[in-house]
Amino acid sequence: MKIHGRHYRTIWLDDDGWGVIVIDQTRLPFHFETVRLATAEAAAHAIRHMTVRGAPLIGATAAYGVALALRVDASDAALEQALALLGATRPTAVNLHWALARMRERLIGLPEAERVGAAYAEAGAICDEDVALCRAIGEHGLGVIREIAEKKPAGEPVNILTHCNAGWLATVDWGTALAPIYLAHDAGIPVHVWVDETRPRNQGAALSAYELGSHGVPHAVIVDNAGGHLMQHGQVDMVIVGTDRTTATGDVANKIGTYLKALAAKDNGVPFYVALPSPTIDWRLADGLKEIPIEERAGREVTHLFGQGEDGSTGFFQVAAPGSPACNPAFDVTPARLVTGLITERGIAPASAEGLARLFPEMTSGVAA
Ligand SMILES: CSC[C@H]1O[C@H](OP(=O)(O)O)[C@H](O)[C@@H]1O
Repeated sequence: MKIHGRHYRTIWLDDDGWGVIVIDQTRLPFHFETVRLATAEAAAHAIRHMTVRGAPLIGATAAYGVALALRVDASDAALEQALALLGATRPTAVNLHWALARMRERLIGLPEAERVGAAYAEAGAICDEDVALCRAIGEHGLGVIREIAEKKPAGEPVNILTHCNAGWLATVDWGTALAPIYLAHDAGIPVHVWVDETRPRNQGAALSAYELGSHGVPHAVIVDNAGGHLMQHGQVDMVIVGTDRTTATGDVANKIGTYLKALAAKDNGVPFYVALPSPTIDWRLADGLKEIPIEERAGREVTHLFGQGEDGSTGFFQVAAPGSPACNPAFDVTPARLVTGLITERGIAPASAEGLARLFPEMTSGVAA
Protein backbone atom coordinates (compact mmCIF):
# COMPACT_ATOMS: atom_id res chain seq x y z
CA MET A 1 0.00 0.00 0.00
CA LYS A 2 1.06 3.61 -0.13
CA ILE A 3 3.07 5.56 2.40
CA HIS A 4 3.35 9.26 1.59
CA GLY A 5 2.23 8.51 -1.96
CA ARG A 6 4.85 5.80 -2.60
CA HIS A 7 3.77 2.17 -3.03
CA TYR A 8 5.35 -0.39 -0.71
CA ARG A 9 5.11 -4.04 -0.04
CA THR A 10 6.17 -5.13 3.44
CA ILE A 11 9.06 -7.26 2.13
CA TRP A 12 11.22 -7.02 -0.99
CA LEU A 13 14.63 -7.95 -2.39
CA ASP A 14 17.50 -5.48 -2.12
CA ASP A 15 19.06 -4.15 -5.33
CA ASP A 16 21.80 -6.78 -4.99
CA GLY A 17 19.16 -9.44 -5.65
CA TRP A 18 19.78 -11.45 -2.48
CA GLY A 19 19.43 -9.20 0.63
CA VAL A 20 15.87 -9.00 1.96
CA ILE A 21 14.39 -5.66 3.03
CA VAL A 22 11.54 -5.41 5.53
CA ILE A 23 9.77 -2.52 7.22
CA ASP A 24 10.69 -2.38 10.92
CA GLN A 25 7.23 -2.49 12.45
CA THR A 26 8.57 -2.03 15.98
CA ARG A 27 9.42 1.57 15.05
CA LEU A 28 6.05 2.50 13.54
CA PRO A 29 4.12 4.75 13.63
CA PHE A 30 6.71 7.28 14.68
CA HIS A 31 9.59 6.19 12.47
CA PHE A 32 9.39 4.58 9.04
CA GLU A 33 12.59 2.50 8.94
CA THR A 34 13.64 -0.59 7.00
CA VAL A 35 15.93 -3.44 7.98
CA ARG A 36 18.10 -5.48 5.60
CA LEU A 37 18.12 -9.18 6.40
CA ALA A 38 21.31 -10.91 5.21
CA THR A 39 21.15 -14.22 7.08
CA ALA A 40 18.62 -16.82 8.19
CA GLU A 41 19.45 -15.85 11.77
CA ALA A 42 18.51 -12.23 11.02
CA ALA A 43 15.23 -13.38 9.52
CA ALA A 44 14.52 -15.51 12.58
CA HIS A 45 15.31 -12.57 14.87
CA ALA A 46 13.00 -10.29 12.86
CA ILE A 47 10.13 -12.75 13.28
CA ARG A 48 10.78 -13.50 16.95
CA HIS A 49 11.07 -9.82 17.92
CA MET A 50 8.16 -8.74 15.70
CA THR A 51 10.16 -6.51 13.40
CA VAL A 52 7.85 -8.29 11.00
CA ARG A 53 4.57 -9.78 12.26
CA GLY A 54 1.27 -10.97 10.93
CA ALA A 55 0.77 -14.56 9.82
CA PRO A 56 1.25 -14.16 6.05
CA LEU A 57 4.24 -11.84 6.43
CA ILE A 58 5.84 -14.18 8.96
CA GLY A 59 5.55 -16.98 6.40
CA ALA A 60 7.02 -14.85 3.61
CA THR A 61 9.95 -13.74 5.79
CA ALA A 62 10.68 -17.32 6.81
CA ALA A 63 10.65 -18.39 3.17
CA TYR A 64 13.31 -15.81 2.34
CA GLY A 65 15.16 -16.87 5.49
CA VAL A 66 15.56 -20.32 3.95
CA ALA A 67 16.97 -18.77 0.77
CA LEU A 68 19.44 -16.72 2.83
CA ALA A 69 20.58 -19.87 4.63
CA LEU A 70 21.14 -21.79 1.40
CA ARG A 71 23.31 -18.98 -0.01
CA VAL A 72 25.83 -19.96 2.68
CA ASP A 73 25.36 -23.73 2.55
CA ALA A 74 22.90 -25.54 0.28
CA SER A 75 23.35 -28.99 1.86
CA ASP A 76 20.50 -31.08 3.25
CA ALA A 77 21.84 -30.52 6.77
CA ALA A 78 21.91 -26.74 6.30
CA LEU A 79 18.38 -26.79 4.86
CA GLU A 80 17.04 -28.79 7.81
CA GLN A 81 18.89 -26.51 10.24
CA ALA A 82 17.37 -23.39 8.67
CA LEU A 83 13.88 -24.92 8.71
CA ALA A 84 14.28 -25.77 12.40
CA LEU A 85 15.67 -22.33 13.29
CA LEU A 86 12.87 -20.44 11.52
CA GLY A 87 10.17 -22.91 12.57
CA ALA A 88 10.98 -22.31 16.23
CA THR A 89 10.44 -18.54 16.11
CA ARG A 90 6.67 -18.25 16.82
CA PRO A 91 4.25 -21.14 17.38
CA THR A 92 0.76 -19.87 16.57
CA ALA A 93 0.72 -18.52 13.01
CA VAL A 94 0.38 -21.62 10.84
CA ASN A 95 1.54 -19.68 7.75
CA LEU A 96 5.08 -19.92 9.12
CA HIS A 97 4.96 -23.70 9.15
CA TRP A 98 3.05 -23.82 5.86
CA ALA A 99 5.71 -21.68 4.13
CA LEU A 100 8.59 -23.72 5.54
CA ALA A 101 6.94 -26.99 4.52
CA ARG A 102 6.43 -25.58 1.03
CA MET A 103 10.06 -24.50 0.80
CA ARG A 104 11.28 -27.92 1.96
CA GLU A 105 9.07 -29.71 -0.56
CA ARG A 106 10.36 -27.47 -3.37
CA LEU A 107 14.04 -27.81 -2.43
CA ILE A 108 14.79 -31.18 -0.88
CA GLY A 109 14.80 -33.05 -4.17
CA LEU A 110 16.95 -30.55 -6.03
CA PRO A 111 20.69 -30.76 -6.61
CA GLU A 112 22.48 -28.37 -4.26
CA ALA A 113 23.61 -26.21 -7.17
CA GLU A 114 19.98 -25.42 -8.04
CA ARG A 115 18.68 -24.77 -4.55
CA VAL A 116 19.49 -21.09 -3.98
CA GLY A 117 17.82 -19.94 -7.19
CA ALA A 118 14.82 -22.13 -6.56
CA ALA A 119 14.52 -20.91 -2.97
CA TYR A 120 14.45 -17.24 -3.95
CA ALA A 121 11.95 -18.02 -6.71
CA GLU A 122 9.66 -19.93 -4.34
CA ALA A 123 9.84 -17.22 -1.67
CA GLY A 124 9.00 -14.66 -4.34
CA ALA A 125 6.06 -16.77 -5.48
CA ILE A 126 4.75 -17.00 -1.92
CA CYS A 127 4.85 -13.21 -1.74
CA ASP A 128 3.17 -12.66 -5.10
CA GLU A 129 0.48 -15.22 -4.28
CA ASP A 130 -0.21 -13.56 -0.94
CA VAL A 131 -0.82 -10.25 -2.68
CA ALA A 132 -3.34 -11.90 -5.01
CA LEU A 133 -5.05 -13.85 -2.21
CA CYS A 134 -5.46 -10.75 -0.06
CA ARG A 135 -6.77 -8.70 -2.97
CA ALA A 136 -9.38 -11.41 -3.57
CA ILE A 137 -10.32 -11.41 0.12
CA GLY A 138 -10.84 -7.67 -0.27
CA GLU A 139 -13.26 -8.18 -3.15
CA HIS A 140 -15.32 -10.78 -1.28
CA GLY A 141 -15.34 -8.72 1.90
CA LEU A 142 -16.35 -5.64 -0.07
CA GLY A 143 -19.63 -7.38 -0.86
CA VAL A 144 -20.38 -7.75 2.85
CA ILE A 145 -19.71 -4.08 3.52
CA ARG A 146 -21.75 -3.01 0.49
CA GLU A 147 -24.71 -5.12 1.67
CA ILE A 148 -24.64 -3.43 5.08
CA ALA A 149 -24.23 0.01 3.52
CA GLU A 150 -27.35 -0.49 1.38
CA LYS A 151 -29.43 -0.98 4.52
CA LYS A 152 -28.21 2.24 6.14
CA PRO A 153 -29.48 5.80 5.53
CA ALA A 154 -27.66 7.35 2.55
CA GLY A 155 -24.33 8.83 3.54
CA GLU A 156 -24.18 7.19 6.94
CA PRO A 157 -20.92 5.26 7.31
CA VAL A 158 -20.71 1.53 7.91
CA ASN A 159 -19.16 1.30 11.36
CA ILE A 160 -16.61 -1.52 11.41
CA LEU A 161 -14.67 -2.69 14.44
CA THR A 162 -11.35 -4.43 13.99
CA HIS A 163 -8.87 -5.90 16.45
CA CYS A 164 -5.08 -5.88 16.20
CA ASN A 165 -3.55 -5.29 12.76
CA ALA A 166 -4.63 -7.46 9.87
CA GLY A 167 -3.84 -4.82 7.32
CA TRP A 168 -1.23 -4.69 4.61
CA LEU A 169 1.48 -4.53 7.30
CA ALA A 170 0.48 -8.04 8.42
CA THR A 171 0.74 -9.45 4.89
CA VAL A 172 2.81 -8.72 1.80
CA ASP A 173 0.23 -6.23 0.59
CA TRP A 174 -3.49 -5.35 0.92
CA GLY A 175 -4.01 -7.14 4.26
CA THR A 176 -6.84 -9.48 5.17
CA ALA A 177 -9.35 -7.79 7.51
CA LEU A 178 -8.51 -4.32 6.20
CA ALA A 179 -8.49 -5.21 2.49
CA PRO A 180 -12.32 -5.02 2.20
CA ILE A 181 -12.23 -1.71 4.05
CA TYR A 182 -9.71 -0.20 1.64
CA LEU A 183 -11.76 -1.36 -1.35
CA ALA A 184 -15.00 -0.06 0.15
CA HIS A 185 -13.41 3.32 0.87
CA ASP A 186 -11.95 3.49 -2.62
CA ALA A 187 -15.39 2.55 -4.06
CA GLY A 188 -16.93 5.54 -2.28
CA ILE A 189 -18.82 3.53 0.33
CA PRO A 190 -18.69 5.56 3.56
CA VAL A 191 -16.91 3.54 6.25
CA HIS A 192 -15.66 4.34 9.72
CA VAL A 193 -13.35 2.00 11.58
CA TRP A 194 -13.19 1.48 15.32
CA VAL A 195 -9.58 0.47 15.85
CA ASP A 196 -8.94 -1.58 18.98
CA GLU A 197 -5.61 -0.36 20.33
CA THR A 198 -4.82 -4.02 21.03
CA ARG A 199 -2.71 -4.29 24.10
CA PRO A 200 -0.02 -5.16 24.87
CA ARG A 201 1.86 -4.50 21.61
CA ASN A 202 -0.71 -1.98 20.34
CA GLN A 203 -0.79 -3.26 16.78
CA GLY A 204 -4.11 -1.46 16.38
CA ALA A 205 -3.16 1.95 17.73
CA ALA A 206 0.30 1.87 16.14
CA LEU A 207 -0.20 -0.05 12.90
CA SER A 208 -3.87 -0.19 11.84
CA ALA A 209 -4.37 3.47 12.69
CA TYR A 210 -1.16 4.30 10.76
CA GLU A 211 -2.36 2.34 7.73
CA LEU A 212 -5.91 3.71 7.75
CA GLY A 213 -4.69 7.26 8.28
CA SER A 214 -2.22 6.93 5.40
CA HIS A 215 -5.07 5.75 3.17
CA GLY A 216 -7.49 8.46 4.33
CA VAL A 217 -9.98 6.03 5.89
CA PRO A 218 -12.00 7.60 8.74
CA HIS A 219 -11.26 5.79 11.98
CA ALA A 220 -10.95 6.20 15.73
CA VAL A 221 -8.65 4.38 18.11
CA ILE A 222 -10.46 2.87 21.09
CA VAL A 223 -9.34 1.00 24.16
CA ASP A 224 -9.76 -2.75 23.88
CA ASN A 225 -12.53 -2.75 26.46
CA ALA A 226 -14.76 -0.21 24.67
CA GLY A 227 -15.97 -2.48 21.85
CA GLY A 228 -18.75 -4.14 23.83
CA HIS A 229 -20.15 -0.79 24.94
CA LEU A 230 -20.16 0.51 21.35
CA MET A 231 -21.97 -2.62 20.21
CA GLN A 232 -24.59 -2.26 22.97
CA HIS A 233 -25.29 1.26 21.71
CA GLY A 234 -25.69 0.28 18.08
CA GLN A 235 -22.43 1.90 16.98
CA VAL A 236 -20.93 -1.19 15.38
CA ASP A 237 -22.40 -2.64 12.17
CA MET A 238 -19.86 -5.43 11.81
CA VAL A 239 -16.64 -6.78 13.21
CA ILE A 240 -13.86 -8.01 10.92
CA VAL A 241 -10.57 -9.46 12.16
CA GLY A 242 -7.67 -11.50 10.84
CA THR A 243 -6.40 -14.84 12.10
CA ASP A 244 -3.13 -16.62 12.66
CA ARG A 245 -4.52 -20.11 12.45
CA THR A 246 -8.04 -21.34 11.70
CA THR A 247 -8.99 -25.00 12.02
CA ALA A 248 -10.72 -27.10 9.37
CA THR A 249 -13.88 -26.70 11.46
CA GLY A 250 -13.72 -22.90 11.67
CA ASP A 251 -12.24 -22.27 15.12
CA VAL A 252 -10.16 -19.08 14.91
CA ALA A 253 -6.92 -18.24 16.69
CA ASN A 254 -6.22 -14.54 16.63
CA LYS A 255 -4.69 -11.80 18.76
CA ILE A 256 -5.60 -11.94 22.44
CA GLY A 257 -8.91 -10.22 23.03
CA THR A 258 -10.57 -11.39 19.81
CA TYR A 259 -12.65 -13.97 21.68
CA LEU A 260 -14.10 -11.28 23.96
CA LYS A 261 -15.09 -9.19 20.92
CA ALA A 262 -16.80 -12.21 19.40
CA LEU A 263 -18.77 -12.79 22.61
CA ALA A 264 -19.90 -9.16 22.69
CA ALA A 265 -20.82 -9.33 18.99
CA LYS A 266 -22.90 -12.46 19.55
CA ASP A 267 -24.66 -10.89 22.51
CA ASN A 268 -25.52 -7.80 20.46
CA GLY A 269 -26.39 -9.44 17.15
CA VAL A 270 -23.39 -7.87 15.39
CA PRO A 271 -21.97 -9.93 12.48
CA PHE A 272 -18.44 -11.17 13.28
CA TYR A 273 -16.30 -11.95 10.22
CA VAL A 274 -12.81 -13.40 9.97
CA ALA A 275 -10.73 -12.67 6.88
CA LEU A 276 -8.07 -15.20 5.93
CA PRO A 277 -6.10 -16.56 3.00
CA SER A 278 -6.21 -20.36 2.79
CA PRO A 279 -2.59 -20.87 3.95
CA THR A 280 -3.90 -19.73 7.34
CA ILE A 281 -6.19 -22.76 7.55
CA ASP A 282 -4.73 -25.72 9.43
CA TRP A 283 -6.56 -28.60 7.77
CA ARG A 284 -5.16 -31.08 10.30
CA LEU A 285 -6.99 -29.57 13.27
CA ALA A 286 -10.61 -29.90 14.34
CA ASP A 287 -10.60 -28.41 17.86
CA GLY A 288 -8.89 -25.03 18.06
CA LEU A 289 -9.14 -24.62 21.81
CA LYS A 290 -7.40 -27.93 22.44
CA GLU A 291 -5.00 -28.05 19.50
CA ILE A 292 -3.81 -24.57 18.51
CA PRO A 293 -0.55 -23.65 20.32
CA ILE A 294 -0.86 -20.25 22.01
CA GLU A 295 2.31 -18.19 22.14
CA GLU A 296 3.33 -16.88 25.56
CA ARG A 297 5.41 -13.72 25.17
CA ALA A 298 7.59 -11.82 27.64
CA GLY A 299 5.85 -10.10 30.54
CA ARG A 300 7.82 -6.93 29.75
CA GLU A 301 5.52 -6.41 26.74
CA VAL A 302 2.72 -5.93 29.27
CA THR A 303 4.61 -3.88 31.85
CA HIS A 304 6.26 -1.55 29.31
CA LEU A 305 4.87 0.42 26.37
CA PHE A 306 6.68 1.78 23.31
CA GLY A 307 5.67 5.35 22.70
CA GLN A 308 6.61 8.94 21.96
CA GLY A 309 7.14 11.51 24.65
CA GLU A 310 5.96 15.11 24.56
CA ASP A 311 9.46 16.09 23.39
CA GLY A 312 9.11 13.79 20.35
CA SER A 313 11.59 11.22 21.67
CA THR A 314 10.53 7.58 21.48
CA GLY A 315 11.23 4.75 23.86
CA PHE A 316 9.80 2.31 26.34
CA PHE A 317 7.90 3.53 29.36
CA GLN A 318 6.94 1.39 32.34
CA VAL A 319 3.19 1.36 32.94
CA ALA A 320 2.93 -1.36 35.61
CA ALA A 321 4.06 -1.25 39.20
CA PRO A 322 7.78 -2.00 39.29
CA GLY A 323 8.42 -5.59 40.33
CA SER A 324 4.93 -6.83 39.48
CA PRO A 325 5.04 -9.99 37.34
CA ALA A 326 2.96 -10.09 34.14
CA CYS A 327 1.29 -12.86 32.12
CA ASN A 328 1.21 -12.37 28.35
CA PRO A 329 -0.68 -14.94 26.22
CA ALA A 330 -0.45 -13.47 22.71
CA PHE A 331 -3.51 -15.16 21.16
CA ASP A 332 -6.87 -16.67 22.01
CA VAL A 333 -9.27 -18.99 20.19
CA THR A 334 -12.74 -17.94 19.06
CA PRO A 335 -14.99 -20.99 18.63
CA ALA A 336 -16.62 -21.34 15.22
CA ARG A 337 -20.09 -20.91 16.78
CA LEU A 338 -19.26 -17.22 17.35
CA VAL A 339 -18.10 -16.59 13.77
CA THR A 340 -20.60 -15.31 11.19
CA GLY A 341 -18.41 -16.11 8.20
CA LEU A 342 -14.90 -16.77 6.97
CA ILE A 343 -13.91 -14.41 4.14
CA THR A 344 -11.39 -16.28 2.00
CA GLU A 345 -9.89 -15.72 -1.44
CA ARG A 346 -12.49 -18.11 -2.86
CA GLY A 347 -15.50 -16.51 -1.21
CA ILE A 348 -17.29 -16.49 2.13
CA ALA A 349 -17.74 -19.76 4.01
CA PRO A 350 -19.78 -20.49 7.11
CA ALA A 351 -17.34 -21.27 9.95
CA SER A 352 -17.73 -25.02 9.70
CA ALA A 353 -16.08 -28.10 8.18
CA GLU A 354 -18.87 -28.25 5.62
CA GLY A 355 -18.52 -24.58 4.77
CA LEU A 356 -14.78 -24.86 4.22
CA ALA A 357 -15.11 -28.15 2.35
CA ARG A 358 -17.41 -26.51 -0.18
CA LEU A 359 -14.80 -23.82 -0.93
CA PHE A 360 -11.74 -26.07 -0.68
CA PRO A 361 -12.85 -29.60 -1.64
CA GLU A 362 -9.31 -30.58 -2.55
CA MET A 363 -8.13 -29.88 1.00
CA THR A 364 -10.76 -31.52 3.11
CA SER A 365 -11.02 -35.18 2.16
CA GLY A 366 -10.86 -37.11 5.41
CA VAL A 367 -10.72 -34.20 7.88
CA ALA A 368 -12.67 -34.75 11.09
CA ALA A 369 -15.87 -32.72 10.96
C1 LIG B 1 -3.26 -11.34 8.77
S1 LIG B 1 -2.54 -12.06 10.16
C2 LIG B 1 -2.75 -10.78 11.31
C3 LIG B 1 -2.75 -11.30 12.71
O1 LIG B 1 -1.42 -11.42 13.23
C4 LIG B 1 -1.36 -10.67 14.43
O2 LIG B 1 -0.53 -11.23 15.39
P1 LIG B 1 0.97 -10.66 15.57
O3 LIG B 1 0.91 -9.18 15.40
O4 LIG B 1 1.34 -11.09 16.98
O5 LIG B 1 1.82 -11.35 14.53
C5 LIG B 1 -2.79 -10.62 14.90
O6 LIG B 1 -3.21 -11.83 15.49
C6 LIG B 1 -3.48 -10.35 13.61
O7 LIG B 1 -4.86 -10.54 13.58
